Amino acid sequence: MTGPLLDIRNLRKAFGALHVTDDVSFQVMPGELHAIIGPNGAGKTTLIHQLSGSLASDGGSVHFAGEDITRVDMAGRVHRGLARSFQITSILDGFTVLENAAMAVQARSGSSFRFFASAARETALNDAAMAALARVRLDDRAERRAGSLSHGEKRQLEIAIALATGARLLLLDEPLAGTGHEESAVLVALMAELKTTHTIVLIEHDMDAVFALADRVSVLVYGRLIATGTAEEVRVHPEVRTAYLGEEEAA
Ligand SMILES: Nc1ncnc2c1ncn2[C@@H]1O[C@H](COP(=O)(O)OP(=O)(O)OP(=O)(O)O)[C@@H](O)[C@H]1O
Repeated sequence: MTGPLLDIRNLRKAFGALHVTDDVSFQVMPGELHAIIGPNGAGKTTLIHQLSGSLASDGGSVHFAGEDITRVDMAGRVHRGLARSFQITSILDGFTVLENAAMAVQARSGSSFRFFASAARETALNDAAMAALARVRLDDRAERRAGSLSHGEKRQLEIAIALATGARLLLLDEPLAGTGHEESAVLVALMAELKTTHTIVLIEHDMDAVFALADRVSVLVYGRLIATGTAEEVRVHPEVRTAYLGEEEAA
């Protein structure tokens, strides 16, 4: 595939008079890690909701792998290979780490395991779930209750759940939020490794992580994309420096 994997054109969303997504257009190429940064309230989370399909847009279009998915719901987008890392709140604490991942595999496969006898079905589900856990280095925690994981491990499990849905493109919404220094180093290394096989849209406040990981960065301010470019291009962009990084840094 030579075109963009994700093609966002003139996307809009308003809450009353507030234009939270204001004519946003950008493309994510296959294999790219595209970060979206912006100050608090810039509209990053709203944009991720629009991309994942959990929030309908007022206008514009979203194409995935060449297909117009603007009106496809969240389940349909997951089925096509576009998944948001599920929030910690959606992790089922009372179930094991493996069971949490296996449920995501089952959601992806729908009825495709129905021809297996139940024991074989369980093995197939668990093998796929274990592969996702190994990618995020949680395979040694598989039998632990999800509720007993540390905060950083729960963020790893969120990513495993998105992987277990069979996603080609991962939407990661602030994976480093609330993590300590060591946890965040583990997650950054994990994302660097995931980049080799997956296209990623990353929303993140940690600029060191963004500049280390991103192939390109888009900067959102008051719902408008004011710049898209490499980390270096964005870092020296005059409008970005004043609007986002702060006057003192621009001086
Ligand atoms: N459902 C809603 N109804 C009304 N206003 C909303 C709604 N959701 C978000 N907003 C407003 O839209 C703006 C953008 O919010 P959003 O959460 O998308 O920003 P953000 O860039 O993700 O912020 P942060 O970095 O703080 O998470 C904010 O002013 C917010 O108050």
